[in-house]
Amino acid sequence: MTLPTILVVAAALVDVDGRVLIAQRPEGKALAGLWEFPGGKVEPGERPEDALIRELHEELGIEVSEACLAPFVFASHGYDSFHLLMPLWLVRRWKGVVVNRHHAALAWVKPNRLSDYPMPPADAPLVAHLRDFL
Ligand SMILES: Nc1nc2c([nH]c(=O)n2[C@H]2C[C@H](O)[C@@H](COP(=O)(O)OP(=O)(O)OP(=O)(O)O)O2)c(=O)[nH]1
Ligand SMILES: [Mg+2]
Repeated sequence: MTLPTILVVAAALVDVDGRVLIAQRPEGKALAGLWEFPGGKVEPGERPEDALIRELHEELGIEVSEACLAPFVFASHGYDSFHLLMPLWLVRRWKGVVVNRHHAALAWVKPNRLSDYPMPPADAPLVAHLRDFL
């Protein structure tokens, strides 16, 4: 059976101390309670970078300029009902203060502690790359 490929854009915000922002998925959604990188689905006709800038504003209340999106790694993972393709950008600069507008919780986490937080299966390789790179 052929499953649709869904494009989801996500960001690893990195603060001046090298900690990474992760966010706990809200109750009532798929994968609720697991910790993810902020982001979301690209809408039809939307550029991926524009989608990420939009999601970071909707979810965290921050303004990010496209010049501050550094392409990093991607996840390609088969879920039961769709195939997830998720590029992850590194973001070290933004305007405004991060606030929780959407998630159950937010956490700033040292890369070597990310494995303490249960994440969706697609995210495991991304975490390993962050640990090595940051
Ligand atoms: N944002 C994000 N989504 C992830 C990660 N890992 C992972 O498997 N996903 C999956 C979970 C969902 O199936 C999909 C993202 O969908 P979503 O429902 O959060 O999308 P969205 O923010 O646009 O929210 P909505 O408008 O659909 O409510 O990607 C991750 O690290 N970050
Ligand atoms: Mg989202």
